[in-house]
Amino acid sequence: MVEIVSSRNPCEFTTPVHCISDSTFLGDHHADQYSDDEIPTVDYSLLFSDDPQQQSLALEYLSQVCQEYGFFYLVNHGIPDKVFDNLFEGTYDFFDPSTMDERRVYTKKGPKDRIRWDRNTSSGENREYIKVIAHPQYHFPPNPPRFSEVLDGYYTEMRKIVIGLARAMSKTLELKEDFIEKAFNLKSGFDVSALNLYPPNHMSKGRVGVPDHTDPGFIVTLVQDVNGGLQILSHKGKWINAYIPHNAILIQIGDHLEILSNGKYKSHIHRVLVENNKVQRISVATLHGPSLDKYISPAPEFVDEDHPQAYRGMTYKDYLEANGGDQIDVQSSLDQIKL
Ligand SMILES: O=C(O)CCC(=O)C(=O)O
Ligand SMILES: [Fe+2]
Repeated sequence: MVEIVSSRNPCEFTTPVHCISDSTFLGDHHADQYSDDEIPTVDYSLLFSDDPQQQSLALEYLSQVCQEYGFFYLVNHGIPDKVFDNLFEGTYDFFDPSTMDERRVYTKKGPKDRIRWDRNTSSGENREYIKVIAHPQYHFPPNPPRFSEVLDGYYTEMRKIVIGLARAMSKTLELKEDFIEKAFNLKSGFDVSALNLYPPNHMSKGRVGVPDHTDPGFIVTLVQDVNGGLQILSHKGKWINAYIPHNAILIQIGDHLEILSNGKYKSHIHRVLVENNKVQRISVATLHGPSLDKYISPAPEFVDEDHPQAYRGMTYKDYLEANGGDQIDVQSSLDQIKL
């Protein structure tokens, strides 16, 4: 018996993808129905197992997870715990309240910003964040000392995982292993990372940390120090609370895998609520994108009479700017390109 590490037995994944209209479907994603439904767990190491049967079972499971969820916890990814410890420690030091004035230099100046800082405490958003460009050239703040080294270490490890997932996901789409890497030109992929600090509830104004959104790109990788308020809207219209296992990575499919696969794999709306957080929380969400000049449209392999082209093509750069945002804002424009 081949063991697949999962919060659910993979054999339970028998619900066909098109069966989304069960009684829990709300239609209105603002309806507050929360669920502690478990988010599936994928074992990264099994996707590359030397045992062909084990590997093919793991890929089959990943394929179901991508179609029926679009997000999952990734475990056994091989990134050492120390890399996460350093990342969270460095990020806490960076957000030290006594150095707030130093961070203000990264307040929005214009579209060429390579580092962007902001702090919103309002009923619509409660977080302090810094966004940095992590790839193809990195742009990190010089302080605190050694922080850029820590970030470099983290993003270098994470990119290996992202390339591994691109290969595994290409196979789940029954395409050549390098299909996604080539379609997105990931070698020069444009990665923006948001380091977020959420206040505890007694210091926030209202319940929202980050409002509803989807993220552009191939996938989003997200790590956090403590659980606290991230919710993802499932295809059944339920908000699922994310309880990320210690040092696991939350993977979410981005808008561009949805576009490339003509909607076979979908990006999902998510948000952060801070109303129940007794302590502050840090998250690092990295949007791993195609190269800026890459034109992304549904691949012919996913378009036929039964599946007409559902999205218009656009370069990644144009997509990021289509909402009037800067590249570093990484705003979704999915609604604008749906046909
Ligand atoms: O902090 C989180 O849990 C989510 C952040 C997020 O969605 C983002 O930065 O795009
Ligand atoms: Fe996000």
